[in-house]
Amino acid sequence: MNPVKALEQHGQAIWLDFLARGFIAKGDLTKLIDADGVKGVTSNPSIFEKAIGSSDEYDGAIGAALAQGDRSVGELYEAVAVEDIQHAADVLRPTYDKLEGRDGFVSLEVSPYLALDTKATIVEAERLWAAVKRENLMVKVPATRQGLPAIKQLISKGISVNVTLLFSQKVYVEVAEAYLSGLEALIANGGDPSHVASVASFFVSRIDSAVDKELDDKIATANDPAEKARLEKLKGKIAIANAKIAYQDYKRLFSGDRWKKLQVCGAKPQRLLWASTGTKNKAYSDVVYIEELIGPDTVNTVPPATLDAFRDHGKPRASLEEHVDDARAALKDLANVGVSLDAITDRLVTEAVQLFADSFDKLLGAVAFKRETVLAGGIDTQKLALADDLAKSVKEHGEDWRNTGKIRRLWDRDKSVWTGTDEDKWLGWLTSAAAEKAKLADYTEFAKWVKARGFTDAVVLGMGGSSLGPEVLAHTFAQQPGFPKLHVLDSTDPAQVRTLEHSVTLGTTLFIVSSKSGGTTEPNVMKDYFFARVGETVGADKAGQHFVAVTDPGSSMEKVATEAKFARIFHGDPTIGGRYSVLSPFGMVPAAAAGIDLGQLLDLTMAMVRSCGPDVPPQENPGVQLGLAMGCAGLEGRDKVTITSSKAIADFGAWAEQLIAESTGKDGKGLIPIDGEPLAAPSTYGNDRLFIDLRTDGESDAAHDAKLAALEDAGHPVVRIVLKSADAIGQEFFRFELATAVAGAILGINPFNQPDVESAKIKTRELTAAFETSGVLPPEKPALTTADADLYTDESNVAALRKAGADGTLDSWIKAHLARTQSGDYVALLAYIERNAAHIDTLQSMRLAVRDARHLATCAEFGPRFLHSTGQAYKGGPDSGVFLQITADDANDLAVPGQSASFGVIKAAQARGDFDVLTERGRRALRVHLKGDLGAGLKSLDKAIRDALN
Ligand SMILES: O=P(O)(O)OC[C@H]1O[C@](O)(CO)[C@@H](O)[C@@H]1O
Ligand SMILES: O=C[C@H](O)[C@H](O)COP(=O)(O)O
Repeated sequence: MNPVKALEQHGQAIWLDFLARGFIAKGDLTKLIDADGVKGVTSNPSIFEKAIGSSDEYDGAIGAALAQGDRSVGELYEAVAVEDIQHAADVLRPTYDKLEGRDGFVSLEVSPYLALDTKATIVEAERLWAAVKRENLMVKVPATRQGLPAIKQLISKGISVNVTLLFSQKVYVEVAEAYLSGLEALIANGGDPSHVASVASFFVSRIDSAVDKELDDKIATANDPAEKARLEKLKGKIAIANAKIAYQDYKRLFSGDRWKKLQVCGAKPQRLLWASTGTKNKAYSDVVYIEELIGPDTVNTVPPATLDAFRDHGKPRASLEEHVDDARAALKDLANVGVSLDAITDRLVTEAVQLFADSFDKLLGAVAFKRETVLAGGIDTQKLALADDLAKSVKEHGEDWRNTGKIRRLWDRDKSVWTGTDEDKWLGWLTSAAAEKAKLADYTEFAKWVKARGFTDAVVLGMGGSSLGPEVLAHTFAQQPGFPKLHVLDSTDPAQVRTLEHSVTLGTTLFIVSSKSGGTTEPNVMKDYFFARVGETVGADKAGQHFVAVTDPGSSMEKVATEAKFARIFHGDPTIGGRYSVLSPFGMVPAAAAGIDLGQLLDLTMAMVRSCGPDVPPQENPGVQLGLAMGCAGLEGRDKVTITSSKAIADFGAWAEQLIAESTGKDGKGLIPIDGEPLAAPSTYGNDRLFIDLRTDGESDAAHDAKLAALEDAGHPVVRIVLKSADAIGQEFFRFELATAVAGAILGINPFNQPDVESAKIKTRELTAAFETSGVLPPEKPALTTADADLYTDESNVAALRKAGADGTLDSWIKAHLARTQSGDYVALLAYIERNAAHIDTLQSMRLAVRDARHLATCAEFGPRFLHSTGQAYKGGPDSGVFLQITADDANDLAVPGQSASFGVIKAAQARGDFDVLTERGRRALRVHLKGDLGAGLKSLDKAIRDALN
């Protein structure tokens, strides 16, 4: 007789510890049921990893699942795993029916990530039970401390459980207790226990592997031959001895009065199942863990090779109750030789959880890869070209992130991923794209209203996070037919306010006043100004109908907007900081007003959100990969994140700049984003750069690509991101948000606060308050006055500059200032002037002159805009900045209705507040105040810089 089949006569059921799609589809499982009497199937994360991850057998199924709609990697895995389990359950169903529910089960394990979480295990087990929808399913739950209450709870709800990762007799007793008390609770609630089944999966071979190793260590150091022989005798004996004693416990636990009470209600005993019965040590018989453990009412689940071996040469006999005393003696002797089985079994549980988590990581990584392949047309690509050291560091940090489940913890909003301060309160952006999708109908209504009103222009009045995202949208998307043109105003420069005013038709303009806090000066004064101007144009009572507000609930701006009868007030999410808010109402309201297809934008975005999900391990997770590259580059001094964006998405860098600088630049650490520097030859740069290049598919620029390739060849780290189209910009918003959060964790800072911006705001407030009472800003004393300019800085900078040769000319001061730069520094031009094409060009030319002559990174920024962006890093980040602040007389100031401080005064106070904080922080800073004609002043400054560099 077939030895496998013969096990039936001993009351033991043989199950198959294996599963794969083709194996079931081709009828191989059916054959084993028919020929060998196989009565069940078990799976585990390693089994699925081998099945799904190491073959192309599932590509079709994954493709078919995705054809019904994109989904997260975890959901995708579950979809195919559930199908496999259903197929196996259906093949085993006749066995289940024939044996009246006493056998014919298939097991599916809950995620190993949840092994230490009772509540999550229960939720997942219930979900899997409902998803598989098969009576002959057993959900596998580990016998960890946290798993035990989950087991009881699930049994009490009538869910059949295969208790897994069981190694110790002591824990086995607790497992049986969980089952019995679960059944009692079920009955007490009127449930029918006859529909519930359970097995306790006692792991065998792993125990021998672990015990043998300790015995071998002792044998190696033992001197006495008798002692060596005693140790040798125990090898390969303990796992079976342990199992035999557990079986004695089983007989006791499922025989007394307590059990009989349950039995009369129809309860089935929780059978012991021998798991881990494939022989690991080649020196032992390949069927030893079947042959020695045969007994009534037990199960043995075996891998295919062990099944084949037993069929070939197995010798069944009723072995389980043989030599039970010897088994006890062996266990005692093990203790006597100083090996603690308890310690080993405890360790084995921990290791087993980690091993399955490792397999699950691999499995989800493989599914993520397959998903990306199937969706190749829909997900932006990213390639990292990192030199060896950086690549190694990224790999090591990635492995640490994987091992410690950090990406899942991040998504679980665990603040200990960062500094443990209050980061958990600032993670709303993780789910904001999905949340915004749910509001599509409202946005569509709003867009309809905007269109119907015939607005020609829509102007966002806001700063930083409230303006830079909308600005990217305004630049990236063409004006939509029938919808207004989208503009952004983020300045207190009088000339810039006027230019904006002249570029729109006030009577047909919609103003979107955006401020999360509601208390930011700029949006408030811009609103006051334009509200009055619109009132003058359309009538004061109708002005409100030209305004909407986006602000967090309860802000002062909400109050103002309500009183002024704004057409709409949209609420932001208080758990999202400004720079992470583009995929929230702060980006979506302007986008809707401009008629951008939000459904498409968010759908495209969601593909990246899923790619960066908690279930995608670091290696395959594009956001984590970018963040690790940024963070690790920062740790090795490559802290100038140089962003180049192609024409179609040219404004992206201005948004990313705020995100990276304000998030990471603090506590003397951080990354300095460099936006707007065109690429140059490798010799132009120091060793402090990380290049991130973004372009859309279809755009090509051979000269730019050649420069990038040369940088890579020269050993600079280069990240290349290719967007499927400009419409996919939302994917980059999300990728960069996640990457910045990850980089923040690597750098060891809180990426969600901006302490140094607040300091500058306080100084500015003090200065404007002084103006409101006295009518002038407090006087200041220039370090030098010339016909064209006044120079200001604090005493310590003055002393340093004089020592470096600053004397009676502008040129000498600029020269002394630039002479203070060292390799690894950056030079930032901070100009409080109108941000227009001509001024952008002028600053560009100055910065590039510095870069090319000094091989330094450069920034060209406009105030007060940058105060709400890179300003944080300049003040709070690494002390590697050399700052040249540029201020000027305003040719024509502009009054702010209702207050004495004009736009010009506010701008001047902002510049001074900014500068004071820079010098207070000991930064190398010099302020040049240009007098008279601005164009001429900028020219003489440009000349001074060039002369200084020569
Ligand atoms: O939306 P709010 O509250 O007006 O803030 C605008 C910007 O100001 C900052 O708080 C910095 O000053 C940024 O973080 C923010 O994006
Ligand atoms: O339920 C089955 C177990 O997951 C399996 O038997 C473990 O076997 P292993 O120790 O060979 O990995």
